[in-house]
Amino acid sequence: SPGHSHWNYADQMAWTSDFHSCGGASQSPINIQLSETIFDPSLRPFLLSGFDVPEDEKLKLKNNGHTVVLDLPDNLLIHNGLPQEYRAAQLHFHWGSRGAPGSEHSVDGKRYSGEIHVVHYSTEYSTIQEAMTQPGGLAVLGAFLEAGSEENPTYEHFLTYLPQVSNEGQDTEVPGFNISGLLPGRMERYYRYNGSLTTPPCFQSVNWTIFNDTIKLSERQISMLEDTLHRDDEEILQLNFRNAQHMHGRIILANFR
Ligand SMILES: NS(=O)(=O)c1c(F)c(F)c(SCCc2ccc(C(=O)O)cc2)c(F)c1NC1CCCCCCC1
Ligand SMILES: [Zn+2]
Repeated sequence: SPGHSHWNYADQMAWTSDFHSCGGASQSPINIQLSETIFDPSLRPFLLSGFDVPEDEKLKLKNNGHTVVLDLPDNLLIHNGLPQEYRAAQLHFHWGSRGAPGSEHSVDGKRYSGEIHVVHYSTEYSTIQEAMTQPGGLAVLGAFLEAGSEENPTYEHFLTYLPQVSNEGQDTEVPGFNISGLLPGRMERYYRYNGSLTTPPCFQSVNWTIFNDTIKLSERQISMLEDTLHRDDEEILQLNFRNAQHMHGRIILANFR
């Protein structure tokens, strides 16, 4: 998208000069300080529908120079865990480099190896472009990636296609699979706060959910994410996370003690 791609993660302070929302008081990501979270038992588990995409449906996987994005069909819906119904648009990742973690959110100062974001927009709007300018227009489900002892078979569904999108601007087709398998096994426990896109234009329209349970990938799978993708200038695409932003008095809810 024009004008959005000249920024970079090395000079995040410069974002605000071109994208004023980036200097706002409800920015993301944040550090989740557990002592500051407030218990809210009214936050219910999510109901996902349409997430098991048949394999004859092809999904576009694209390297846009800042992350790798999997476009989602328009029949994936979530509700219950949110005040209204939201439609999935795309999912993408943030990661580090060999030996350096790259999640965007952190918990009591701990940064994880990586983070998945499943981006949704309210079904009150017909397009994400319209929704992303409205408060509560977007809902992003975030979960942490950690290295474990086992291969994650669901992640293998798209990791094997990363070499085909190793350069900025490249895209390829991935057969459909069960997208909910990219999220933690248990999704009942989560944190909730109001924030923003973590990339320019940084619109403050995101209802954030960060799951308590993490996603386990093998070391090899984490390394695939860290070592395969490049930006236009042949630079390797790594450490694509924004620094933690100030809370400015915002509260973080947790639906579990
Ligand atoms: N964490 S996040 O959700 O804020 C986020 C990032 F941190 C991101 F870094 C990104 S990628 C950067 C924005 C971008 C650049 C180019 C293109 C393209 O050429 O198609 C598309 C997008 C990225 F795409 C997103 N999510 C997008 C934000 C862009 C505008 C709304 C579209 C869906 C959400
Ligand atoms: Zn993101």
